[in-house]
Amino acid sequence: MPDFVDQVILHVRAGDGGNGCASVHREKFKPLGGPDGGNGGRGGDVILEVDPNTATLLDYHRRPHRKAENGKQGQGSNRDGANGGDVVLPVPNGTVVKDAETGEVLVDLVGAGTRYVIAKGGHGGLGNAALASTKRKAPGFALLGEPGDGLDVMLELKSVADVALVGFPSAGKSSLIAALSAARPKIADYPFTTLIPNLGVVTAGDTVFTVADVPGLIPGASQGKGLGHEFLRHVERCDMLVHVIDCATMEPGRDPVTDFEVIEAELQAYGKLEGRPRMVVLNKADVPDAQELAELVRPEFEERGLQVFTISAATHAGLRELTYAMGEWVAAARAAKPVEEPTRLVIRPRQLGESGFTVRKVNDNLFQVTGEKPERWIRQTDFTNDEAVGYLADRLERLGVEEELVKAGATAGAEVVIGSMEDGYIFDWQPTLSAESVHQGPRGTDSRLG
Ligand SMILES: Nc1nc2c(ncn2[C@@H]2O[C@H](COP(=O)(O)OP(=O)(O)OP(=O)(O)O)[C@@H](O)[C@H]2O)c(=O)[nH]1
Ligand SMILES: [Mg+2]
Repeated sequence: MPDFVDQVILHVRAGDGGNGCASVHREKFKPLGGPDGGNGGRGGDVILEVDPNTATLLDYHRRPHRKAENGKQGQGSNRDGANGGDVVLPVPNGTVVKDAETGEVLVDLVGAGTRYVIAKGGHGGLGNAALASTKRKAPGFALLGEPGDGLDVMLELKSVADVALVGFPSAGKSSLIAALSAARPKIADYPFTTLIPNLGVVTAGDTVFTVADVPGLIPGASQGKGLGHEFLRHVERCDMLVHVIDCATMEPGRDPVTDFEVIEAELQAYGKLEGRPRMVVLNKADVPDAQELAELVRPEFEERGLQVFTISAATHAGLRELTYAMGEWVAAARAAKPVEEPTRLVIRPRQLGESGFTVRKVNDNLFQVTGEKPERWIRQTDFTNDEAVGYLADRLERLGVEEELVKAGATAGAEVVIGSMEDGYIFDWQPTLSAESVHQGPRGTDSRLG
């Protein structure tokens, strides 16, 4: 399992609404009372929230399926079902949310506390008490709860870390991150030990920042050699670069200044990193002669205007000074950045023509009705209950669906699809699609009631 994840597919599912209840008030030795079925509860939402204490998407890599609670069913005696609990998922600042299928950016979450309702819970169904009217005194049905939204999204970290450690393989980048933070990356004396960046959270006084230990860089990386582009893609998303230089290497042709120049040449060939501040860390000062070498080359770096730290990731020598210097950098860089205003609450726009609906003539004998309301009503209807179907027919008529079908040229017996052609609800249309044409027996006398 990787220690670091900057991109993850998340499957979210909001809670379904609870079904409404059909019930009739009863007391001993008294005739049947009025309808008293309660409403179903609302399904919980799935919400993303920017949390300053969350630095990675690792949790979602481990558990990519997240679901909010369903609403509870309504009950007799006018008891409404409880709403389903929301699920709030903490994400790092600068998380970009994309539709996993189309790649379309849904939202760019910036600023602590910014919330985004990614999947909306379904409405609860009304109970028969709420459905009663003068015309329909004792409805023998209730509405079904609606399903909650379900979708797959891609979460992507815009910035990987505040600081990127760059350097040759085996320079001690992973050792340094382990010495600075609680991260425990793999450390070994062969090149390319690190294949995926490790992320460490470092504290320097009041400043908390992240350091990414990226895979080792070799000549030709900018042309894709070694872990080339993959590596550089990560560096690009860090605000600062720290060169980690091995002062104890015995490899021919290598010395601190040459190593630095080779890495710089690769960074330049890659481009896009010119403005990034840099710092130099001379590592392995515990090895005999390495300390002397470090002191020898220090002026060369300082002449180029670079801050230099001689350290040992092994013995932790020099780490305090380094940590505080990095912290100061980070604090200054953050202060220089424009303040990121929390975007407050963002709700995923839904396609609604709220009151509207459209009738489309597919052919002489087939018509399609689409629209938020009619489609929602279909989902709320218990088709095993004739009375509920009758109620649906009344609603459709009142909305004017009937009239529009006539205008579109529908005649008796035509097929009408409500919703999509793939999974919409199909019925044979009768010009006066009143409840009576669909169900048997007078309304309010459903024998299944009670
Ligand atoms: N003596 C000494 N050895 C060190 C020091 N820092 C790292 N090493 C050793 O150097 C080797 C490489 O260390 P890593 O931290 O894995 O190096 P890296 O830069 O992450 O290497 P890649 O992931 O391959 O790019 C290991 O054997 C470490 O124990 C140090 O300060 N002193
Ligand atoms: Mg490493």
